[in-house]
Amino acid sequence: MDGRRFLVTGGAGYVGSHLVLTLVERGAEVVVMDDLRQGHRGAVPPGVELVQDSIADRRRLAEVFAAWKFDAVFHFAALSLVGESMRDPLRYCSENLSNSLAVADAAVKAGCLRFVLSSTAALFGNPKVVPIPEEAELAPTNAYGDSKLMVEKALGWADQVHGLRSACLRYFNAAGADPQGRIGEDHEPETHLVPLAIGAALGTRPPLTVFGTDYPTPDGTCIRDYVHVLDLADAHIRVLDRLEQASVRYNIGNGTGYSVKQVIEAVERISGRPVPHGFGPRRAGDPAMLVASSARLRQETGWAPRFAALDDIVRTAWDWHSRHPKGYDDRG
Ligand SMILES: NC(=O)c1ccc[n+]([C@@H]2O[C@H](COP(=O)([O-])OP(=O)(O)OC[C@H]3O[C@@H](n4cnc5c(N)ncnc54)[C@H](O)[C@@H]3O)[C@@H](O)[C@H]2O)c1
Ligand SMILES: O=c1ccn([C@@H]2O[C@H](COP(=O)(O)OP(=O)(O)O[C@H]3O[C@H](CO)[C@@H](O)[C@H](O)[C@H]3O)[C@@H](O)[C@H]2O)c(=O)[nH]1
Repeated sequence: MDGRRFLVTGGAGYVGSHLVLTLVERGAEVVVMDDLRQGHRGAVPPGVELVQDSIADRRRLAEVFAAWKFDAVFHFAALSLVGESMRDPLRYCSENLSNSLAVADAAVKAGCLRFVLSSTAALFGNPKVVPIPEEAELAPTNAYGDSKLMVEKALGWADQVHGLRSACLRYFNAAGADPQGRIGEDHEPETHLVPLAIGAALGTRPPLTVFGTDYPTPDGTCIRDYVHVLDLADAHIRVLDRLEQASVRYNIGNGTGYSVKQVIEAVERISGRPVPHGFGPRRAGDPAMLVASSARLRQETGWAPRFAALDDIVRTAWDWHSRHPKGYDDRG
């Protein structure tokens, strides 16, 4: 990647920072634009320029695109919580759509015609076919998923009219951390299952509540496909070559589903500690089961996960959280 330069919006956040680290390790130059509402300065490697402003600021975006000539944009910055989106759907729809369009518009105006979107499994709602291929019906059960679907659709028009080639990467559940322990997952509030279960085991967080035990799954709890953040990062880099031919859409997961109870058991195995937990009602907007078919990504890009096993994913997360029980230093 030597000599190539990329803009990463949301690059101080959880998934974005793992891509930034990977890009830098492979010799690319990276500029991060992140207002740090969730991200951390400590997640951005030394030598990477951090523009600490909101992507909602179109003037600032234009300045950033004018100051550097980018080979592509990786767009992570978004509101991304299923539960929150069902309490504030209008904010999710408006902010995720308008901010993404602001980034895409600035890219088009600057002549940067390669765009990689952090999309989501939440596009598929309750799928009829599992594992879920790209052609599956798009029917989100929550406002967050629908906001990303709107962005995907708008990017289709931007390709047709402006030649903006986009890769919409539908991640399933991102989990894990850099195995060297340099960066990890640190949100406030934290809502994701793996860090909450680990926090409960460490005693740094309250006991976990399992949301719903009456889903149509073998043990009654929701099933998700957990994919390691570094495997996601690798997919981002691989799709760049595909973009030279056409816009693409890929589902990214390991193809294996684990229930909430199985994730709790994995954390107990890896940590050697119990995960204190109780049971509560379903969380609004949660589909019962999301498992990816990543066959197209594998065939077309040669992608293969390095951390396909749940225990391997959980181990990297456990290592980071047990060494950083308070998260990044900026948490005090
Ligand atoms: N974590 C997952 O399991 C998962 C799964 C599917 C898709 N995604 C998508 O991946 C992306 C990253 O998710 P994440 O889990 O790393 O979230 P995150 O909250 O850790 O990262 C998002 C980053 O964007 C920044 N940001 C948000 N709004 C901004 C704005 N207006 N201007 C500038 N910066 C802003 C935040 O400060 C944060 O650092 C999101 O688009 C999300 O929808 C995540
Ligand atoms: O305290 C908790 C937190 C979560 N869960 C359950 O654990 C599963 C995973 O939840 P979570 O870690 O919050 O992830 P999701 O809601 O599945 O959403 C993630 O994965 C989606 C793709 O599947 C992405 O689009 C989202 O951005 C990302 O937050 C779900 O069944 C939740 O109901 C609990 O039971 N208790």
